[in-house]
Amino acid sequence: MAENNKNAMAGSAPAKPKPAAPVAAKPAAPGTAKPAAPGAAKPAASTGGVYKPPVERAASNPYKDSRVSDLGAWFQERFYVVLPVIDYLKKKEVPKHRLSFWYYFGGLTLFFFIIQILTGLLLLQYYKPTEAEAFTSFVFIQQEVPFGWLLRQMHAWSANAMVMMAFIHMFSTFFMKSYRKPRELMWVSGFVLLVLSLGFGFTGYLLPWNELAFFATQVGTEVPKVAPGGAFLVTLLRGGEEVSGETLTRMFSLHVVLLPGLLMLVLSAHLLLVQVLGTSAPIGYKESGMIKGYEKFFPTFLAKDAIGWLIGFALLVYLAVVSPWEIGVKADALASAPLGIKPEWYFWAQFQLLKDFTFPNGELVAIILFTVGAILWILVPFIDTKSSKEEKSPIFTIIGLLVLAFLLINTYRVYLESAAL
Ligand code: HEM
Ligand code: HEM
Repeated sequence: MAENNKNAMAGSAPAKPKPAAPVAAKPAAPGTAKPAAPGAAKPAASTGGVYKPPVERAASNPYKDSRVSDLGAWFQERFYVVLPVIDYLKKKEVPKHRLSFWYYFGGLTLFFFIIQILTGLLLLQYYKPTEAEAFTSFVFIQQEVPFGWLLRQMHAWSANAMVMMAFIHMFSTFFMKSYRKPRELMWVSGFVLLVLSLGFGFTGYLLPWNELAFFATQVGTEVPKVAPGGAFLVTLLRGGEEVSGETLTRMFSLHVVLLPGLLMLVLSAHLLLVQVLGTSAPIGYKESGMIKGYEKFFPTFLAKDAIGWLIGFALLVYLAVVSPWEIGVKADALASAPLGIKPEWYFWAQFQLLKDFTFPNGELVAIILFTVGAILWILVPFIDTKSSKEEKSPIFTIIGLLVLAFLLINTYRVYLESAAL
């Protein structure tokens, strides 16, 4: 546990405790905990209706004499149980080596997600998720609401940034083999986070209810149809046979209720694991002296993280101003689909594969290939047993390179095709 955390067991011992002394025997420092009321340690039966455990409690808050503000003392008195956890976090350390740069991408993904929550909640104040009003409210946000254009542009750019950072983070942890024992669940939970982020992108795309979004969603939701049972999934997603106002309602509720809830739940587990297990170092680095030391997560690493976040924020504002996403025209189910309909860039690789497999049942084969590929990818920490024994596993590096090459080449092909239109 916490192999790179020099104070791995720090969590079990509070940092600044005074020697534990029975509360009643020692007068409390001014402004801190009051002495326990007489009779506090009496067994349950003697206290009128209030349950008291039949065992003597450990002697109270060991932090009560630490120097904090009155407000701090007030919270300490009530939450002293979690203080060892805070101490543990304070002792968390991040190894320094030539690949340390890649440790910033998880934090950057998190930062763009926070931007999404903040801008998304503000957009919600004006956005109306109905077929009749969605596009009008979307244009209203862009043109009438003070700084509404900035919020919408930042939300749209940050969505792309978040997905991009999640991909970089995934491949960097893959090539550093950070998924190896004991971090298997970090990889699995991370992959679920990526899928949920893609779900956010897919459901958000329809919300402006413009022509491009409408037809792209029609194409996107059509895909599962070729798989057995897929037609049911399509109806479920669309809320009927075709993309309609019902689909908008579904995408909206997924986008602002279900997906945020799920993502935050899985993210909590992911971040808890980061804190509990500490940050990994690439295989063999420690043994060959390539670790140039450790830096404290709090405040040193976090401060550097914050520099990345500030740069990210500046970039979002810059892109929102110089390269705004278009508003488009209102969706019309009866209009013919415009040329070159394609999904968001993060679905291009799959999209191209579907287009390449033109032989009979080709689409089904493509879907099966992708599903099997994704299952194997999520199971990598359990398949790559060599790296879990701290041995190099070059075969997995090669597999990672092939997967990356496939994604990049296919994405580039779709880009070339759309640039030629
Ligand atoms: C709790 C968090 C979120 C809320 C409350 C929220 C809310 C919204 C709302 C109200 C819209 C419609 C307004 C508009 O189109 O500008 C929207 C659009 C969108 N959202 Fe979110 N969102 C959240 C998180 C995310 C995340 C995490 C992503 C992506 C990873 C995302 C991607 C998008 C996209 C791509 C659009 C369409 C943008 C456009 O073309 O304008 N959202 N979101
Ligand atoms: C919403 C998406 C995600 C967020 C917000 C997130 C956040 C983080 C953060 C803050 C860290 C610690 C700092 C770092 O090492 O970068 C981390 C570590 C990690 N993440 Fe993620 N992550 C996400 C997605 C993913 C994905 C897609 C994967 C892989 C499939 C993944 C796998 C890991 C692993 C293995 C670590 C441990 C790294 C180490 O100890 O060296 N995460 N994540």
